[in-house]
Amino acid sequence: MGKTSRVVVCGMAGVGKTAVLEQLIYGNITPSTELYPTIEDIYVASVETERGTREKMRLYDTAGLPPLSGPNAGGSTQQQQQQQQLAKQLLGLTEGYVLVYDPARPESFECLLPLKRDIDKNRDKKEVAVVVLANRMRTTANTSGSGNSAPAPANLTASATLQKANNWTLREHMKHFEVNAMERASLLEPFVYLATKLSPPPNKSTFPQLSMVRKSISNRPDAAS
Ligand SMILES: Nc1nc2c(ncn2[C@@H]2O[C@H](COP(=O)(O)OP(=O)(O)OP(=O)(O)O)[C@@H](O)[C@H]2O)c(=O)[nH]1
Repeated sequence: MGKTSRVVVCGMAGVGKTAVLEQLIYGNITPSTELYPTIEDIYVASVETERGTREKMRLYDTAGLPPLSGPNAGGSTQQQQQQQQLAKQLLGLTEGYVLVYDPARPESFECLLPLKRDIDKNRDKKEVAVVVLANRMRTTANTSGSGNSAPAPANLTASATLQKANNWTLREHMKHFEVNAMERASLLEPFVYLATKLSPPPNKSTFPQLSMVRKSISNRPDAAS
């Protein structure tokens, strides 16, 4: 196992970033687990890739971003913009990103758009791996409660947001996963995918093999016998 990849986990406050990481690494989160807002935490994990190798990741759990606008958005526009930007030193050093949103809260998806632009602006031509996680925190019953089988408004909102996110991730060439932080199994696929992207197979050398070079030299007519 070689280098350790740095991965930043980000998204709006309260979308389940810490729950995702704690569940993935320790498997100790239940719906009654109370988590407190993160300032910054670092987790180290060794994740198996699709090729069966292991990739060591340093996962940075970041403070939640405020919503872009709306009645619950706190602070001035300038302050919001500053908060929307990830710390520049993290952006420059990072090889991977996990962007988390809750499809039932469309504003948490909108938050990811400027974040991705920031990532692109700061990646300095370096390849970065980005995965987007839709963590559906609340599952609403599939009926409006009026006896018919019409989807509840919250489900319609979540479906519309998921559709938007699908289109966006396709356009931006990112992988989009629907997960549930309460179900550890749902978290494995995105992190195995990320680990695989972060450890591409070693390139085949363009130099001829040493044994082939030796052979061609000894085959030359002027080669010493
Ligand atoms: N039922 C349910 N609750 C969840 C889920 N994900 C997170 N929670 C709960 O929602 C609350 C907030 O989750 P966090 O993981 O702290 O969210 P966060 O995005 O890290 O929040 P910040 O640190 O404030 O940015 C916690 O009490 C979690 O237990 C989920 O998928 N389902």
